[in-house]
Amino acid sequence: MPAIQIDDLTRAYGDVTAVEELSLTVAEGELFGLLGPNGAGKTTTMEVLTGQIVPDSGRVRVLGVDPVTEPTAVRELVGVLPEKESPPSFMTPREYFDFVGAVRGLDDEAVDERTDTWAERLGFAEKLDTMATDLSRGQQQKVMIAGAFFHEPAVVFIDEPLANLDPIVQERVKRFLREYREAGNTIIITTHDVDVAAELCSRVGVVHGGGLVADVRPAELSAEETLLDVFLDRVDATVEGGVAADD
Ligand SMILES: Nc1ncnc2c1ncn2[C@@H]1O[C@H](COP(=O)(O)OP(=O)(O)OP(=O)(O)O)[C@@H](O)[C@H]1O
Repeated sequence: MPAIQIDDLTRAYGDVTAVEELSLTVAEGELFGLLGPNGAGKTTTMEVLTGQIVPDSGRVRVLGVDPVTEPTAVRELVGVLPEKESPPSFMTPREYFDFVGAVRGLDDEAVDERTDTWAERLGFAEKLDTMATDLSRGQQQKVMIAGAFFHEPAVVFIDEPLANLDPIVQERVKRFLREYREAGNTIIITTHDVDVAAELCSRVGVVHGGGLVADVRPAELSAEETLLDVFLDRVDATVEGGVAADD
């Protein structure tokens, strides 16, 4: 069974078509990158897959479950770090993990152990009891990454996983993502950073104007054709002329 199956997905906001006839299958165990310029339809696709919005047409499955008819079942299966989210400002990271643990049905011992593991892994142990409003943007991002993986879901969706992180933490997150994938899990990242997609992902789908315009395994690209070359070619852009309007 594929981790993700999307057939002819279309979703509009009023007269703006954000995703149009998008089809894509992601196998279990992939670290898949949804790469595209601003406004390409990445977030909309992710929101349909995670049961946050319903499509206008098309068929979507996450580990065989339909997020349209069974959004609660999908939310139990997956971890999500959406765009622009931060821990509640009035909670400390420790309280936030207690909250995530309660929602995810973890016992106190597991919550304490995972809180310590994540604080150690991403280096925020000294901030565990600091109110989130007093954390830096990068520290908040660390807490949100930990929250998305906290219940060790088989499928995780993350928007721009490395945003706001310093180079040392970026390397730690990359290492963790690779190890998590090697353990058989599936990770879907959305990004407009070509270098991140090329370095991190086993497979990259380039999205533009709401459709899939390339499906690439970065490791199989030659030195003559980098992922940036594919990206610029398929989104019909030049560095001099900027990115073609997609809507
Ligand atoms: N709530 C909304 N109301 C109206 N239009 C929207 C809404 N959300 C997204 N759109 C439009 O849908 C299109 C796709 O947006 P989406 O957020 O899916 O793109 P994206 O690839 O995630 O972009 P970015 O990289 O900038 O986050 C854009 O034209 C955007 O303006």
